Amino acid sequence: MAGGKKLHERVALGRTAWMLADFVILLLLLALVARRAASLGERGGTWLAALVCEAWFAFVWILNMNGKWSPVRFDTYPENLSHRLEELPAVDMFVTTADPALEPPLITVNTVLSLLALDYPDVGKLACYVSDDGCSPVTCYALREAAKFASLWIPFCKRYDIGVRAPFMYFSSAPEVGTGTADHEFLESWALMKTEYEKLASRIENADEVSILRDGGEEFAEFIDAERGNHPTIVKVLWDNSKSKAGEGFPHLVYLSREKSPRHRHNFKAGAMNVLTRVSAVMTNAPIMLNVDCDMFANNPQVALHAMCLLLGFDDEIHSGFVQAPQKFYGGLKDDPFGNQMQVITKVLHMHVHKCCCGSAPLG
Ligand SMILES: O=c1ccn([C@@H]2O[C@H](COP(=O)(O)OP(=O)(O)O[C@H]3O[C@H](CO)[C@@H](O)[C@H](O)[C@H]3O)[C@@H](O)[C@H]2O)c(=O)[nH]1
Ligand SMILES: [Mn+2]
Repeated sequence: MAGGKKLHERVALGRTAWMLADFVILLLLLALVARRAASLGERGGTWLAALVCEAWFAFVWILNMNGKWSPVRFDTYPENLSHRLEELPAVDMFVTTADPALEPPLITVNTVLSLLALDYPDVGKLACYVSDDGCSPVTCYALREAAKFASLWIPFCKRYDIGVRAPFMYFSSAPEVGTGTADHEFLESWALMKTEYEKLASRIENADEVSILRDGGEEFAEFIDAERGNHPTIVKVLWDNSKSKAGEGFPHLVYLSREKSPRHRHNFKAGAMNVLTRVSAVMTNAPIMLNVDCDMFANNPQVALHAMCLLLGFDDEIHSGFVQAPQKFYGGLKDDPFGNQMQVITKVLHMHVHKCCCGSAPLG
């Protein structure tokens, strides 16, 4: 591994017994198909239909075996990045949102706060861009308010090393404390933060488009004549980190609503991601992009560092260009009767491109 301690380890997950069982099932399936094929001549249409179905099942079984044949786990060691902090690349973080009614701005705000609060040696290397296909002044207003709240929330998270930095999730359970003086001080800050978050949430939830456009003045002027599917591009820098001192502040925050015209297809999320890469290219142009949907959040503040262990930790960078954290879900139905949480794919088939020990959680 270039320059010192290893950043990750590839651990094979032993499943010899399962491999054997899979193989036996395959042999039985093949035997069945062979038996059907051998006596096809003597039987009728039902036998043929059974042959086709079973052959298809055997084929799918081969694909299934391939996918889970020799799964591996990647253990990442962000602490070993400490001697190469200087060389860590900049990261542009992209959040897409499309509809303020289906994806409430407060949810997007929580996603953005969890990203702005990520642990990274130099927050000046991080920038967060939010693409709003809803072209909603409420979303823009919510993000502006979030930037104000972030100047309290982020120092709080870093000081007390908070684990989940999406405030709605953090405040959904009681604080973990003992009885010492430090705990007392923490509890006071916790209560203050909770009140501030509740104020933010009610400002956002009570915000309505008409009054923002009426009272918002210059700041929201571009939204006045904008129709959701027909408007020029709107870009707003809601927080510019370049004025903060090194080691302080939080990442840049940029609001973007791309140009829309009824005459052109807008290509949904892919179109939004294209525009995000173009806009970020002229502003911060980071070599690494991080993408989350607006209904997800980073549930581990070190997620960018874990990803760096996988992006930088190979001898040749050609071996790693993409890292995906497995999704964890919350608020879903018990036992996931509709399979929305894709547990089979992640837990049984182990299908991640690179697995690191952290993830993001969409609403169920
Ligand atoms: O015109 C659009 C439509 C959608 N989106 C955004 O795209 C994301 C995903 O859309 P959604 O409808 O929520 O898709 P899901 O099925 O919930 O998400 C799955 O599918 C997405 C698109 O394939 C992936 O990005 C997600 O990671 C995956 O969980 C959301 O942030 C949307 O706001 C836009 O920005 N513009
Ligand atoms: Mn979604």
